[in-house]
Amino acid sequence: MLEVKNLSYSYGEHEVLKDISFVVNKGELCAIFGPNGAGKSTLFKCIIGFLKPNRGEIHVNGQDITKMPIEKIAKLIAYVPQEHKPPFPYLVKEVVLMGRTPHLNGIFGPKKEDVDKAIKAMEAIGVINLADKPYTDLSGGQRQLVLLARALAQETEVMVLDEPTSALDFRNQLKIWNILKKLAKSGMSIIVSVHDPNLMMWFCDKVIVLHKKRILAYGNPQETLTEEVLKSLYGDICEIKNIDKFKIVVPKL
Ligand SMILES: Nc1ncnc2c1ncn2[C@@H]1O[C@H](COP(=O)(O)OP(=O)(O)OP(=O)(O)O)[C@@H](O)[C@H]1O
Repeated sequence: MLEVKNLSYSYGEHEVLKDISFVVNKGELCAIFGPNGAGKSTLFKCIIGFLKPNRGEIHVNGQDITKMPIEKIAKLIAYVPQEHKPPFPYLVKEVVLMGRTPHLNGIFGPKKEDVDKAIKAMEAIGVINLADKPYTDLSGGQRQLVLLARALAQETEVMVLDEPTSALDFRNQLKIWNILKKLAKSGMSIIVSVHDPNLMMWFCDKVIVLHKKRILAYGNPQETLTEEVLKSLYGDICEIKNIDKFKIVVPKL
């Protein structure tokens, strides 16, 4: 379980997050939703220990991780960044194996068990056919899939993903959202930033709407993402329709 309590963060004088509190339970796929610049990536960087919050606490299974060294946090939380350009042409299988780094023992390097876990993760995400290719030769969408396999190989209880499907074609988007849903159901706590309100409403169990430094709305996506909330975020540009069991956000034309 991931719990954020009264978190605030400023870049120098520029306050970006103020008094943010929420819980992502085991088994939940939780979205962070908010306009460009709302502070989603900043919140994620605080959660994974890249940035130290000015105030507040972050707990994983009741343990405060705010003062934990980043190597220890990496055993608890896997992070899939928005984009990642490595300086060397590592092979895809090497990039995925890096997900095992927090579990390795000193100088001995990866064991067969670690290699097997990396292979399993590549198979689950459907990138095993790319295993021997240089990561730097992949398309943006293929790189996103590889980073997801790397996070899966990390075997953490919490996964944090920054717009993981932004570069993917529609089939791969649905595939990844279904995988994330399945991973959450298997007992993980997953928090994911997303700009598409429809994907968010179709797949997520919970949403945190960030706006003007604070949480504007929080809860079940179907009930939380109202036309009023959308209007506060974007102005009067869209409305919500019901089609079968789905709610769909459509533009006002
Ligand atoms: N390193 C930094 N130094 C100073 N200000 C920053 C830094 N990184 C981000 N900011 C500012 O913090 C605010 C939040 O940025 P952040 O990247 O967290 O937003 P976001 O919600 O992830 O945006 P997007 O949807 O565009 O990815 C923005 O105003 C941004 O300009």
